[in-house]
Amino acid sequence: MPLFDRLKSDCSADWDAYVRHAFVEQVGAGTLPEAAFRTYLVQDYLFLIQFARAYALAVFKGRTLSEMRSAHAGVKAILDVEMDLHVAFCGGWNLSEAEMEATSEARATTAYTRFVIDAGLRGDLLDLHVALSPCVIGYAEIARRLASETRALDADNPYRAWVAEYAGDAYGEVAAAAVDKLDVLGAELVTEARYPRLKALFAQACRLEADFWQMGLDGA
Ligand SMILES: Cc1ncc(CO)c(N)n1
Ligand SMILES: Cc1ncsc1CCO
Repeated sequence: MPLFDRLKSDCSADWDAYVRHAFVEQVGAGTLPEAAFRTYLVQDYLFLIQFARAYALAVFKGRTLSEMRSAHAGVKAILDVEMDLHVAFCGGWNLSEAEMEATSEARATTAYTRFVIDAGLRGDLLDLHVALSPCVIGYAEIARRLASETRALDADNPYRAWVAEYAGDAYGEVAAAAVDKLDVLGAELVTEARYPRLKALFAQACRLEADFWQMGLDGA
């Protein structure tokens, strides 16, 4: 079985708790309190700064020019595209980028981002990509499901721009490339002796994603 499918299937309880978290369902329904979304989005801005560092580590750990270029595209997609969404939302609340950047990290933000960076520092490119994968692949799955099963994209949903961004083709292609990269690295590097440690990294990243949603909910 390709590595991503195997991880998702072996960690299905943690995966489902992440992609079906109450925060996500309330975004889809448009019922999430604004304070929860705001707490989440400011923290996500800080999260993305650290996640760009994690992708920069994947540039450093790339074994070929091609691996370095695709990790570099990840850094750029975060710093030059995804963060614009956060800036646009925060501008609507009269919150400047400088104020967002000056906000302290919540424990959930520090825990998740430094866990991923540490997995990559200690391990090789595969460990790093396993720890990175629930982020981009999970958000694409969440947003596509919300767009198709709920009224998330209706004009009266305050979170429709968020859902549209992550359900869009550009983000979907980034997520598909992440699945592909994991499967290719998996075919090359996974042994049965190594697999349990990869599974533990994946499961922990899913739990830290669920904690991140919870941090947002607790902010309301
Ligand atoms: C916490 C978190 N996970 C995943 C993504 C997807 O990019 C994000 N922006 N934030
Ligand atoms: C855009 C983006 N957001 C989180 S990770 C990533 C880049 C994946 O290549």
